[in-house]
Amino acid sequence: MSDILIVDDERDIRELISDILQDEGYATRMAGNCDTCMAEVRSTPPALMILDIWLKDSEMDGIDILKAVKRDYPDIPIIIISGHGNIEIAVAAIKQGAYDFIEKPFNIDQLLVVIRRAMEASRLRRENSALKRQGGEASEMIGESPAFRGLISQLDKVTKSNGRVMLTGAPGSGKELAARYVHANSARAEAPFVVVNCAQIEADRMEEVLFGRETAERGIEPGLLEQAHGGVIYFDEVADMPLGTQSKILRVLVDQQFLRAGGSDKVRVDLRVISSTSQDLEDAILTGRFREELYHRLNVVPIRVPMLSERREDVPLLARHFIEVLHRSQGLPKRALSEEAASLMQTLAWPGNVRQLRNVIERILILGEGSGEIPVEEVPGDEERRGVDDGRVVISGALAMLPLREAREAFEREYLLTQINRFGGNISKTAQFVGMERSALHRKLKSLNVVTTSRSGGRIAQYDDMEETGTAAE
Ligand SMILES: Nc1ncnc2c1ncn2[C@@H]1O[C@H](COP(=O)(O)OP(=O)(O)OP(=O)(O)O)[C@@H](O)[C@H]1O
Repeated sequence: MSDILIVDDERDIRELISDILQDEGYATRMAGNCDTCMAEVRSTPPALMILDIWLKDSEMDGIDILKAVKRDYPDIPIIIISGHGNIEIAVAAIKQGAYDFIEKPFNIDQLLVVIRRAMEASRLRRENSALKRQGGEASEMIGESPAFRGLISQLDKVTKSNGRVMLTGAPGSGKELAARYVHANSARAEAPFVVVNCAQIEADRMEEVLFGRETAERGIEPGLLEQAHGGVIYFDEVADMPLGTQSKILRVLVDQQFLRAGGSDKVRVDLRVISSTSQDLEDAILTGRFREELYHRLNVVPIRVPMLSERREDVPLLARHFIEVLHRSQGLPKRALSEEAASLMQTLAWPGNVRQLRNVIERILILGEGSGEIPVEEVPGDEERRGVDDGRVVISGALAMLPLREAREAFEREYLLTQINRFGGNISKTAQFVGMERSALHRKLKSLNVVTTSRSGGRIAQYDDMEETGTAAE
């Protein structure tokens, strides 16, 4: 039964959406607050949910509802409606498992497209879940860019030791994969790799989940620390660990032993600890959310995982890798990626990093027409992000307020920075693409106050003082 649950505190909006969806042939239900919403979900799980992230007069906000539904009903696709400009909340929602988000004000066609995609993706996922269960996905790390090679060489150095590693980086950038890489290439490879999802385990259950428990009726129920014995325990989003649990973990790291809840015998475990965070832990320490001593214990070897926008050269490689992986694991069509589509993908912002790229590829393969090469038109990206529609450039507010000369310079600077980034800082390739002589491009960059640095591995920096930093170099 394909019914849709619409959760919005504004009656007019939920009724409007409901009417339109009914006209499109969907059955709908509505909820104006979190209690009604949870009661509806529990009585009959809907095929899809549309959820306003801001609910007034509700005990839980939209993100809490999202978490609760995803925890108990992970297969219900949830589309988030967020206010304009709430991109961070929307990204957080995607991270918590939302299928997609649309910003208010939205047009109804947009919403219908997203609903159709979500329904289709969910159907395919159900059909392919058996396949997925059998195979699992290869956890190969892909990349060739200088930033990526730098990461791999740091990871290779820590595989031989037992040192505690702290991986920092934006959501979806590949921190967990990096931790798995360290595990797989270490002497502990045959022992377990256990993930502790600090943001998703409820605070009052955290200790039982980590330390396990002992009761007369059920005997010993080992926690995650015990399950990881001999291998690696990975604390994902460690900043979200409750303060009380932080103290207990600190004690385990010092004593190398702990008690199960309700137990009296000390348990000894041999573990390697790898942690990750996408938040600024030093800031969390300053504001009292994270224990400094634990930070120093966990942060023996800090390694930063670069954002996808810092390694745009890897975008086509990753895109093709995901086409192959999704073909193998989910039976999606194995299509070639056109050069134009790959180039456009290299210029997009990717706030959700590699995970977002993977989702985009999955979406293209599910929705795309036929099995031929993926054309540029199938790459999603709203016109603002893409900037160009049928050869017309969209002028944003700020640019429109500048005199022509300054607007042209601003455009040239952004355009050239994007191109240089795409080509990994290689000026010759950039010059060839933009159709300029190499030396003319250098002069142009200099006049726009843009220099490229070799020190940062092909990344681009802007400097005010050209004399101090020298001339542009590849
Ligand atoms: N270099 C890479 N090569 C291939 N796949 C990658 C690479 N980096 C990340 N991925 C894939 O991208 C997705 C997100 O990666 P991962 O879960 O490791 O990110 P994360 O930084 O731990 O995210 P979060 O902070 O949200 O937990 C996964 O499907 C992962 O397999």
